[in-house]
Amino acid sequence: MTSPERMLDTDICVIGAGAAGLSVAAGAVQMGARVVLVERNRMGGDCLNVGCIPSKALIARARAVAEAARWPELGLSGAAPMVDFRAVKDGIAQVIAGIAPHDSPERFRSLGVEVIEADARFLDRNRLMAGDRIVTARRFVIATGSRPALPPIEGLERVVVHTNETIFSDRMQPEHLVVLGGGPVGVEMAQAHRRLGSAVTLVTSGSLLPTEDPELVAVIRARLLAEGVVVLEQARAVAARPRSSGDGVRLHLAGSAGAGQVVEGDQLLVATGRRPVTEGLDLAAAGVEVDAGGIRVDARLRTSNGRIFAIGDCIGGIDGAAPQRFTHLAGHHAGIVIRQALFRLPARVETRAVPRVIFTDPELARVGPTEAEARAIHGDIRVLRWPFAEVDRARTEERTDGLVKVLVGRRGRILGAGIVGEGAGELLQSWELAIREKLKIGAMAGLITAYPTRAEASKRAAGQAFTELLFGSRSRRLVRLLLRLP
Ligand SMILES: Cc1cc2nc3c(=O)[nH]c(=O)nc-3n(C[C@H](O)[C@H](O)[C@H](O)COP(=O)(O)OP(=O)(O)OC[C@H]3O[C@@H](n4cnc5c(N)ncnc54)[C@H](O)[C@@H]3O)c2cc1C
Ligand SMILES: NC(=O)c1ccc[n+]([C@@H]2O[C@H](COP(=O)([O-])OP(=O)(O)OC[C@H]3O[C@@H](n4cnc5c(N)ncnc54)[C@H](O)[C@@H]3O)[C@@H](O)[C@H]2O)c1
Repeated sequence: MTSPERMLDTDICVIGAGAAGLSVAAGAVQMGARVVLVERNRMGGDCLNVGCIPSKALIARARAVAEAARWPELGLSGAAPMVDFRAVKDGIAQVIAGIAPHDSPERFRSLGVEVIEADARFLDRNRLMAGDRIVTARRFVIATGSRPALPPIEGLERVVVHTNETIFSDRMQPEHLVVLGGGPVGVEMAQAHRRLGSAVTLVTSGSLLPTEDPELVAVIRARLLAEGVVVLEQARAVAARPRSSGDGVRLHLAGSAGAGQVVEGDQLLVATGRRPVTEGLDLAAAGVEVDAGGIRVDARLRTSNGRIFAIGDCIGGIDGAAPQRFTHLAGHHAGIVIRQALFRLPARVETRAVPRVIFTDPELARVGPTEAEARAIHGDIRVLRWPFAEVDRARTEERTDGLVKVLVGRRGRILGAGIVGEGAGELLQSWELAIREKLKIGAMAGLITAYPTRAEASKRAAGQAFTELLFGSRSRRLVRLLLRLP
């Protein structure tokens, strides 16, 4: 028989202390629920330790180098900065360490959460084993995240492979980094390493950032090429070997542009997508169904066991969509679960106004569908654009790459917005609000935008919807008529 001290009964038991699990635990405990949180590795999960935070800290350092490279254009002079790669990596570790206390077991215990630092595994539909404790709960929340998916490349096991889990802590600067994968991880890391002085070859089996609008991606591609990143698209890695020197990697490529090519480097970063972490949880015992994309959930994030929710990177796509993996979406999922589990309110995940930002320089940001997706869903749409080259703030800063592109439905409803340019991620929020609140394009066109700001591009793009109405022949006739009146 199980001894009573090993038994733990709670309101909410959360498995995984990444962005998703921490948000549920912090929210629920502060609203008066009893919460158990089980984590087997580092609190903070991928985002803090091997994802968003280290990648954005690396990008910030790389940007500082790129800024200095622009000095001569701006009439400034001075010695180019020397990159001390080890110090750069130490700085990134410090950024992580600075944020870590916020996500730590100590902070969560101080909030009243029972934190168990152990591996979790379901015993049956109602009980979870966590270390030597057996937990029963009114609701379980699975938030076990994702990990890098390595593609089937013959010989890959014979070379040293970096993924996001290892690259940020390697203090050795690559001379030539080969990046496999042209998704967000691949492009962000390729540009940052190039800027810090490494040669970089990016190899990807499809086109660069294949889920984004090609018109916007073209701006990113042009910048990567201008900065000296070698970009090989439609090139799939099929075999890997160490170089003749015995270290590094030689990648043999296939695909319409890659066939017969070989690329070599001293380090290899594989960024070819993610797979959900579900093994070891014994989800079958809990009656939780899983498919290739992840844990199967409905739009309310309920699994096939009505007592168990699943959130964050570990879930598959909802309603047939592809899985989406972002920290802010994990936070949104947490709110959906709290509303249902604590307040018994029905709540569904947002699908229309989910933003995404790729933190290249310039940034690429989007909310709502791409142009192709919007045409497939809505048929007849209007596309409005405004280039940053026509925005005074961008001109004063001599950072004029990119544009705002807005998709508008038949009755003027804003369907989506894509922005590529400096600060695109910050400019996106007004479009998110517009889409969420089902605003029409006139609402954005009518804003007074502070001058000179980059937000002017959003207002000017929206204003394009009214160019014909305001400046066309009918309005000119009307104005002439009115001016003749006494
Ligand atoms: C390089 C990189 C950069 C990124 N940049 C961004 C970005 O800029 N913006 C953005 O929005 N998103 C970004 N992402 C995506 C973001 O990191 C993820 O969407 C987010 O971390 C998902 O959070 P999560 O809580 O679902 O999973 P995780 O952070 O993976 O947390 C899951 C936790 O569960 C624990 N766990 C798993 N199994 C068990 C078990 N059986 N028992 C106990 N504990 C368990 C794990 O140890 C882990 O700590 C990036 C990802 C990468 C790889
Ligand atoms: N800024 C952000 O929000 C941000 C940043 C990084 C990561 N993320 C999240 O992390 C997740 C993972 O990103 P990712 O970039 O690793 O994956 P991804 O799935 O977005 O892209 C992987 C790329 O690898 C390519 N690929 C696959 N197999 C290949 C092969 N054998 N040879 C060459 N290329 C191959 C694919 O064509 C694809 O373009 C994404 O879901 C993303 O949402 C978000």
